[in-house]
Amino acid sequence: MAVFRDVDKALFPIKNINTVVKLFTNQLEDSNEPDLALLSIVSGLIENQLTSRSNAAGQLTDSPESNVLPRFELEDVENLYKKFHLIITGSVESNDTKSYATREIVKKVSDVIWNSLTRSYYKDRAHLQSLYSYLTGSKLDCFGVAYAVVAGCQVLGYNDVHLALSEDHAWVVFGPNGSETAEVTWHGKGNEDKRGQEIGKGVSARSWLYVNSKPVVCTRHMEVAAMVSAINPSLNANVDVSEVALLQQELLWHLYDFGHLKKYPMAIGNLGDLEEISPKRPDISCKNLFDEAIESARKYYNNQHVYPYTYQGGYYYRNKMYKEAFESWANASDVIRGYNYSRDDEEIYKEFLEIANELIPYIMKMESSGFEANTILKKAECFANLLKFYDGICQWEEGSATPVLHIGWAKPLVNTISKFDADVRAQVNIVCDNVEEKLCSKKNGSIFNNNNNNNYEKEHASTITKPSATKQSASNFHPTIEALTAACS
Ligand SMILES: CC1(C)CN=C(N2CCN(c3ncnc4sc(C(F)(F)C(F)(F)F)cc34)CC2)S1
Repeated sequence: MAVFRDVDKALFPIKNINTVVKLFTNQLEDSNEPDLALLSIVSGLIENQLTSRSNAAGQLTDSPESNVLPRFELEDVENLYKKFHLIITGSVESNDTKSYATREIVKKVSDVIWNSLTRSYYKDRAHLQSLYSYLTGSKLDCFGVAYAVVAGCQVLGYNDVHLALSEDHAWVVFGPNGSETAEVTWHGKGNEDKRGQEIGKGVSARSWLYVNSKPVVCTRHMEVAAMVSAINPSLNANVDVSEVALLQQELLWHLYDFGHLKKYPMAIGNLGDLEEISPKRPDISCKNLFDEAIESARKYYNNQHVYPYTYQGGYYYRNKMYKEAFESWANASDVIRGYNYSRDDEEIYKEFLEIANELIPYIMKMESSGFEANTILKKAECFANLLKFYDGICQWEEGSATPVLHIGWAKPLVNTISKFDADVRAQVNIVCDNVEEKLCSKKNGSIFNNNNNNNYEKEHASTITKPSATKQSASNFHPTIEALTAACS
């Protein structure tokens, strides 16, 4: 039967956030594994109670300093905990022989979750990520299904089953050294789920969705970090419940302090976003965190993740540091250029579309309105990074079955380029060395120009240099970009 430890029971009824943090830290610091089901039920219970409409009347508390919450009773949590154990152990045999999970076991656990979900519901709704949502409403979002499968395998004693995360999809690894992979949830809209299958070996392996086989493979503690990252403090589209946001921030800091975010760039980025809104640590700024997320992606994932650069670019944009934002976005584009665009990559497509057609045009408008003394329109480095940004998107499209660019991109693009003075554009030295040779590397299967030694850090350590102040060399541009810049000069 479910083991609900006395040390955890003693913390109930939970009345404030500090007690929830204590429950998590007890679980995270104890020798044995943190209990994924318990923690997801508790965080889901708190999130759902505080963000449900009934609380819209702000019934929360009148004493925010103690972070007082409504009472959360042990019995509510224990009953849900036992229910999850019964659902899982009632349908799948436990791992009495302490062996590795098999594909059949993983698929069976995925089927138990999958077949117990409500027939049809709005999958993108908020607050559907936790086991609380699953156990009380039979609804989960795509991340929630993957997390529930891993939590179910933990209940059964298959401790080799772990969560694998790209930037827009989740699956599981299992077997010796996590050598096996399996889809366990759906992705996107209208796509047939591939549950039970190995992770993309075909063309999908070259799509951003599978990050060129460089997913974040979680430990138990990182699975707790994923669940904490998935906490959603939104009361509605415009308002967050501060107590839930504070709980998420406190838990992420605890995970950070214990090193559990080191290999998890998005979780570091999430913490950076929370710190920007409400700083808690004077010694570590949100900017530091965005930089750390990039360093983590470069060090552990061969710089094949885009989001660390868009976290950083978004920060610079919000803080009117436009030159730096252009550099972040150029770096984001440098990542995407090595992928082939596929229909599963809509999320990152929308990200680049917003940067190109909303954020950059807004910056150009701001910079060309007044008499900005220090305007980026006079900085060749900004123009070079802008071309690099567009060039990466063009190269992303090359060799892809699905087109990326369309006329809707061209107008803002030409508009933006033409805002830079001719003498500034002339400073960008477009060196077109053997473009053919460089580009072809994408087509020979090695979709990244690092000859597959897959070590971004070593490969780039010596070559990460800022373009010189005067001559900006931007070599091997996509012909489209070249033509456009030629047309402007
Ligand atoms: C720079 C941004 C536009 C701001 N927020 C971003 N997020 C918010 C947080 N986020 C995440 N933050 C932590 N972990 C994960 S795992 C994951 C996922 F793989 F898509 C999953 F699992 F399918 F949902 C997403 C995600 C997704 C990316 S990217």
